[in-house]
Amino acid sequence: MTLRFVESSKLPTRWGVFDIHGFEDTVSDKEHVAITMGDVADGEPVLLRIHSECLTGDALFSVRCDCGAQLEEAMRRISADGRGAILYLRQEGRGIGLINKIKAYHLQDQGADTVEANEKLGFGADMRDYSICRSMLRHLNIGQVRLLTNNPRKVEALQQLDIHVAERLALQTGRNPHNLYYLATKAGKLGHLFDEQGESEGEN
Ligand SMILES: Nc1nc2c(ncn2[C@@H]2O[C@H](COP(=O)(O)OP(=O)(O)OP(=O)(O)O)[C@@H](O)[C@H]2O)c(=O)[nH]1
Ligand SMILES: [Zn+2]
Repeated sequence: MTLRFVESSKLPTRWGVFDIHGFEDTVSDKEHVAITMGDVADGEPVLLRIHSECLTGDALFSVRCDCGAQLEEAMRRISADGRGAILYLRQEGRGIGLINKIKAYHLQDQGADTVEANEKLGFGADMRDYSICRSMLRHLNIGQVRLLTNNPRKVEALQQLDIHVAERLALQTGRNPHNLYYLATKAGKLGHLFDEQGESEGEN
């Protein structure tokens, strides 16, 4: 196993007090975190978000994508339930890294869509690897999840890791004039499932 748990602490947030758990990947040298609220180790399915790092959306308030809004909504829903977890994976830019994502954005400024831009740079459309989720979930004693995602690939990836996905819950939020084309490409080329009814608050 390449993932090593290091330490946990309290993490007070705008949505209440979470616990944060730090992990080190000894092969890639990346640091990953999970945040949890409530008793996630009781064997019942856990409301779970697997969130891929997006510095621009999560920390710099970019509305070019929907990541920041999704992260906020996931924290809000976990807090409303009083129980849940977010695995925050350091796989920026769907696994190509921050600088390559900026290169991809530059190509998108010139007309490429999000998939074409990755391909022009010599990458696949989605280079993410979810295998570390197994170690993180095992450490947290989570075996069954209710997954907050619009991405069917995440459901398949977890099932392949022997994590039981009891339910998939849509996480549709953050649509705005700057990301309409991006979201349409995710639905058309990457298979994301967007509800015709549009965005909704709370459980779907
Ligand atoms: N390469 C690349 N990565 C992007 C782009 N826009 C967002 N990302 C990254 O995409 C990742 C988020 O993936 P998304 O495809 O938006 O959504 P998802 O996580 O697969 O699906 P959901 O669970 O429904 O949110 C983050 O790592 C972002 O940094 C882009 O235009 N190009
Ligand atoms: Zn993003």
